[in-house]
Amino acid sequence: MDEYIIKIQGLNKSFKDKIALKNITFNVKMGEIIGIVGHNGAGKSTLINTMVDVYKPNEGELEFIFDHKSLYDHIGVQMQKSYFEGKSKVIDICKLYKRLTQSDIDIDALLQEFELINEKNTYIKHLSGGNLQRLSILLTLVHQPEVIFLDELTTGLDPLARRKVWEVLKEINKKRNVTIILSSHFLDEIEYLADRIIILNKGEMAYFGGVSSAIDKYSSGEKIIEFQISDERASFKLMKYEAISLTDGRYQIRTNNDGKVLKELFDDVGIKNLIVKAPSLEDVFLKVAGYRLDEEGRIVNEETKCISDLSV
Ligand SMILES: Nc1ncnc2c1ncn2[C@@H]1O[C@H](COP(=O)(O)OP(=O)(O)OP(=O)(O)O)[C@@H](O)[C@H]1O
Repeated sequence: MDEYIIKIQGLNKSFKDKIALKNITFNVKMGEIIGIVGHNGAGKSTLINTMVDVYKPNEGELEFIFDHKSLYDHIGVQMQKSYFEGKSKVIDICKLYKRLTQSDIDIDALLQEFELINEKNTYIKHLSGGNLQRLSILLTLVHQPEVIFLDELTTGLDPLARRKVWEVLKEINKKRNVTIILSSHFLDEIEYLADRIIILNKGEMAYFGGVSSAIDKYSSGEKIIEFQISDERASFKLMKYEAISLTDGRYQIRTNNDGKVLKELFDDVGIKNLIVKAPSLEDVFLKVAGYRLDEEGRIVNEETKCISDLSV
């Protein structure tokens, strides 16, 4: 039987008359990676802050497998921004955390694991963004917690640095069986890392479950056919397709009847560089949050028809 490390039931959180979280209910299994996604202001940080006792919920139950009074002995938290004294060296900060938490962890082994051993004597102010982020995750582990919370894991990092953070997290999750709860704006990150995801939409939990189940649930057998056309003069023949968009010279048609559409495209239009794929987590997210891509690939709010600057 699955052992739950955290159980959350009917959680509500408001700031004066602003409802930030509404009726949030989910469980976290031991050793799981849970990803929280949502548009700006959806409630991701509020959910994490409420789980780690920074905010008190207005209503609801929040139960940990361990005694709530010693919560901070069992959890590690990395908030959206980490500030460390720039004039300290990496090793000084690590030792300070070790002393403060009375941990017996082997700091060198931890630095090795995080590929930071060569930065041991580097001043914090000279660390790259990626290394600083890895250090801040490392520090959440010094007191050997069972659960770590990471808010906006890789915002501001370049693609390579992001990947390195992902690998470190996978590794510590596997090797140390640390349960990880993370929020992110990057759906590829969540798709890669998370066992289960929470999609927040305006403070409500629009979805909780596995990534592939989310895709199955919301795509209902839909396929995306992506292609270029051999002769642009034939483009008028594509006008009969409703769910079509054009981005960077590539057409996309969304359909529940890919066999029929593919035959038409081959027979009547003439296509090249074809890809047929299932919708991604990003497509699911847009659907759940009430957005779609217009024919030029821009994000449009279904309700207001406004083009959005929504960043996910
Ligand atoms: N301390 C606070 N006081 C008042 N309102 C707050 C506070 N913290 C959050 N809110 C409001 O609660 C809602 C949820 O905010 P939250 O920061 O949790 O969203 P988020 O999904 O983390 O957003 P982002 O992706 O922009 O960081 C927003 O409307 C926000 O303005």
